[in-house]
Amino acid sequence: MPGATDCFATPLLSVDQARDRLLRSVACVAGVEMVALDAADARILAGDLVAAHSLPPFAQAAMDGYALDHRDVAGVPAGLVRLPLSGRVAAGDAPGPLTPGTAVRIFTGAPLPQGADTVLMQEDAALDGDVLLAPPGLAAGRHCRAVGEDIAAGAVALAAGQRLTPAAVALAAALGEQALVVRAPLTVALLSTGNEVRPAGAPLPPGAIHDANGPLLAALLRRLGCRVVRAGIVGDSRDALKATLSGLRADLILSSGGVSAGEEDHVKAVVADLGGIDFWRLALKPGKPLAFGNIGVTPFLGLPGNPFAAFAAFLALGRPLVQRLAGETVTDPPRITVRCGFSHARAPGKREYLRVTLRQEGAETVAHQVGAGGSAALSSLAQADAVAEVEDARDSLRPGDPLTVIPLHGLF
Ligand SMILES: Nc1nc2c(c(=O)[nH]1)N[C@H]1C(S)=C(S)[C@@H](COP(=O)(O)OP(=O)(O)OC[C@H]3O[C@@H](n4cnc5c(N)ncnc54)[C@H](O)[C@@H]3O)O[C@H]1N2
Ligand code: MOO
Repeated sequence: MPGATDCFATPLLSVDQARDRLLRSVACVAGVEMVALDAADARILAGDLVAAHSLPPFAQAAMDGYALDHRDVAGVPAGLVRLPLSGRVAAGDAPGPLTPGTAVRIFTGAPLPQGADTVLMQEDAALDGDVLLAPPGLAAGRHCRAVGEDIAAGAVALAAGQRLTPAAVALAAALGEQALVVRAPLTVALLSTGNEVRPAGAPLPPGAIHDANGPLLAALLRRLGCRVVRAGIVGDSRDALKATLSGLRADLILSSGGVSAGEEDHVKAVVADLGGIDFWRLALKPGKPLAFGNIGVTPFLGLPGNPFAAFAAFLALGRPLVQRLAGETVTDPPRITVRCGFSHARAPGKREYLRVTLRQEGAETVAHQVGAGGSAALSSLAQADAVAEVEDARDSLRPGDPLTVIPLHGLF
């Protein structure tokens, strides 16, 4: 039937379909290594970290004051209860049990003597010589930290696949860990393609441009924790591409440019020769001409040449692909709903990303489009602090419409 096998008649793969397909076809390939806690921030935890002891490890005072047994002050309807002071416990001490009917002076972080279960804050306390005058109405357990109220021994403190943060490192330290088993960095070979593309600093002959995608993608990959191997800039020649692509040793090969439909676009054909193409072209604007496949056993992602198209395609598919290969839990970027502050005409059928900046206007957060549009424009990407995500079925946007945005800060 004419047209039945024509790729232009085939509905484009949606971003979600492509993402599922891609994630089904790859698994974690990153090895593991042990790193000292001081080097663990931003690394990916390779296995669950189980709490070796509870936090806090012992019952302790949460305020400076006086520790007592609540039964000694319970049920007293009015008036002060007199409790002789029988000791003093500072942080780091190892006190004996509380003498019944007495209180002890105690400081924040100090262990509660056995038999004490409540702390009277010093601001609420009065003393008559060596006797504490406890007011009525003191709640049982007040100003005490119970064993394991933060985390219990044996519980999973940090989950495999999570990217460690300063707080996660602090938790591991508090649990007594000196080193953590993390994923070795993913090695990503990165190349830019195009006869017109020159490295930064090189003179530009007529018709040439400087390579923006290489530095863009290298920086994004490094922010995801990858080790980037720069495979340089390769011209629009099948032989040159084949020679470069077949010689790369990496966990992932990423390219930009040369994946659309013109006769100067050779990437897809060369990858098909060296391995295979799993899918090509997405219902994504910009970023439609994207190819995913393999070169030998190495996954390959070919991003479009236009810089914002490369960024959008990396956001949609590159990020989850890297996360999966690197052993990181694949996370959807957090999305928030804000007010649309602009008009935008569009034809439904593709997911669209727009570069926006977010402004607080009264009680509302409003997204405004920034700078020049067009998938080749970089200044607007550099200014954007979020991308608006316009779903496939939605038609034109108007000011005041609810709009889904993905804040970029902290995403990479
Ligand atoms: N007939 C068609 N033409 C085009 C289609 C299509 O479907 N049919 N798709 C368009 C779309 S959408 C995009 S995006 C581009 C992407 O095509 P390629 O991936 O083949 O990219 P190139 O043609 O190599 O380059 C496109 C554009 O980007 C510039 N570029 C390339 N590499 C870099 C780099 N490293 N740094 C900065 N800029 C780069 C390049 O000079 C071109 O201007 O194709 C449309 N055409
Ligand atoms: O990916 Mo292209 O225009 O959609 O830049």
